[in-house]
Amino acid sequence: MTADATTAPTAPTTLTELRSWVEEVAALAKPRDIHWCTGSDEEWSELTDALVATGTFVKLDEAKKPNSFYAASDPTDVARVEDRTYICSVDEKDCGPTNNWMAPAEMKAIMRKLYDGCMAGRTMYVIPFVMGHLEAEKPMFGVEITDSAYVTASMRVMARMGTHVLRRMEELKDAGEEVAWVPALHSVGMPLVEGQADVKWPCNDTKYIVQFPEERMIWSYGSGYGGNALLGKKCYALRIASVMARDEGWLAEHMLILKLTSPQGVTKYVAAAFPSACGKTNLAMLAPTIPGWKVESIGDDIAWMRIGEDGRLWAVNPEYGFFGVAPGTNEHTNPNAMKTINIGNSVFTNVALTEDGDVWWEGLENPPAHATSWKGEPWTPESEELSSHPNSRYCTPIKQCPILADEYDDPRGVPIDAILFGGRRKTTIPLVTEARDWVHGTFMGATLSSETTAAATGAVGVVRRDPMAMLPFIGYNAGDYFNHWITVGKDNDAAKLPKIFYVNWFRRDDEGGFLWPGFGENSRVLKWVIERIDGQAEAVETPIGHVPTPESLDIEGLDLTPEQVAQALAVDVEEWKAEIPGITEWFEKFGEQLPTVLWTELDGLKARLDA
Ligand SMILES: Nc1nc2c(ncn2[C@@H]2O[C@H](COP(=O)(O)OP(=O)(O)OP(=O)(O)O)[C@@H](O)[C@H]2O)c(=O)[nH]1
Ligand SMILES: O=C([O-])CC(=O)C(=O)O
Ligand SMILES: [Mn+2]
Repeated sequence: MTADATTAPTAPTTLTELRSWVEEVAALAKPRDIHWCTGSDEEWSELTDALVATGTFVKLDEAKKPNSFYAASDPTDVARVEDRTYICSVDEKDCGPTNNWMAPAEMKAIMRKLYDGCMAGRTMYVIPFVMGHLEAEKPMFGVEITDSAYVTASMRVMARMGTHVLRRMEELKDAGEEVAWVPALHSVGMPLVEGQADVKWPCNDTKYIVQFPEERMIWSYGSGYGGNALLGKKCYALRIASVMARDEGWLAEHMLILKLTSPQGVTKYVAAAFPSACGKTNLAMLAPTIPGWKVESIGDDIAWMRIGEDGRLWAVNPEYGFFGVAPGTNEHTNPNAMKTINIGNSVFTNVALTEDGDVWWEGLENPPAHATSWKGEPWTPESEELSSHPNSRYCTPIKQCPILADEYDDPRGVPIDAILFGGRRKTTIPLVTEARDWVHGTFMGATLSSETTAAATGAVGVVRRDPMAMLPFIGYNAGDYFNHWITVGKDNDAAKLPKIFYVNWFRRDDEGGFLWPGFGENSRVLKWVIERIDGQAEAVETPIGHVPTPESLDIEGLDLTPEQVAQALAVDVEEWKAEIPGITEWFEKFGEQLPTVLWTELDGLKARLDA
């Protein structure tokens, strides 16, 4: 199964370009050996055994979490590093003002030095994978090379990978088709000299997460954390795919996809973009509190959307697992996530390890009397420190989700009826607002703002613009990205495109408490959205869009006073006027690149607020 680095010609594939890339990387990174991943159960066992042996993994109790593992990262390697993330487009202008840029040749020179010998003493894993369906009209292949067994095991959960993918690539090539694949190179950046013992979580203080958009190529160095290292996810399915989408006329978005069925049996599909750690996974697996309504999941993080032959916008989830925020997840907030992880086959990173071989995190029921914190320290409920990092994660197979919609397996995806944009804002933004039309909806998305979270390193709780929840994930000039959204609206039949809404589950009252109970109760908002689409629910026209009349929102059985509901829905003209300078400054960043229709939208908003 493993071969000496110098014997790469034994590579189990006829894809010559892939073989030469693997040889080239091996010659540079100088691994101890090369392992071509098959994706088999035996391979999973070997990987997880090896990870247990090095201390990276602790096996959890088989009765509590079958075939599942605990990991604690280096305390400095816990989240995406946005300041170390680069879009190395040929022309700096194509990177735009929201991304870091360096000339591709300059970046490659720096990184080649870092990669030189970086895998010494380690196994180099070659992971053939596909984002989306293998049976898609044009399967979206990738190959990740990594020196991390943790990354390899996690990739098996998060993406369709292994020999069957490689065979499909070969089949297509043999049939004379052009088989494109994204080369994705990853190293933790910690070579081992002869005899040197490994550490639990190898990584490097120097980190680079680099996308080369024209070459459709990814180079990552120094981090083992999810979004930095599982390269099929944010790096490919969002940054590189957004560039492909721009060029080919589709959309690659940071969105969940859910299926909603009414008591009358009418089915709708909703996609929703919220920034990292702002509620996508929770909404995707929502357990409705209103009788007769049913939610099924299709995706919790990424949606690829294309206009179908019928003129509607069809969405697929390119992923194969959930990489969810652990803290706050419990039987009340997300019972379906709990059921998914309790089946097992999961990896938990940076949560607490209990004495009976289970995991725990803040917000979970039944705190243990004693545990080991994510930092490896003894922890009790009296401890001042958190047991789990706020960005601790579970990594679990999507197929285990008890409410997974059958459509998940359909390569065509589902036709989207509504798109929600949402952020985490204590003030100003009402519970739900309906856009007047696609351009207004694009304006809502382009001006979306949210308080920063622990999903990225840096200060938490700072309000920033996060357009379409894609700020860290747009692989090109964000002004061009707005233009692309406008074009999708212009080139297609408005009546068939989804309606756009803006939501905020996080508005606070004067005491700092949430005005809206959220989680399962968000089904009430989904119901209003669907009723608006069907022309049933009432709304009031406000300067910012259509907001529910208090009577139109179903609050039966909800423990909220009419005043609280009114506060959650309020459009405060003064608060909105205070938003304008921030939006203006944001738009000015893009200069010529900003679509003029977005300036027109802003002028209209100002005029309505002044009227
Ligand atoms: N108050 C409130 N909190 C929520 C709600 N939905 C989610 N949260 C909290 O928001 C945090 C993140 O939620 P997730 O659903 O994991 O966020 P996500 O958007 O999937 O995050 P990423 O995986 O980082 O992209 C958790 O701590 C949740 O408990 C809600 O409706 N109301
Ligand atoms: O990318 C990650 O590591 C996790 C995630 O979904 C996000 O941050 O949006
Ligand atoms: Mn995400």
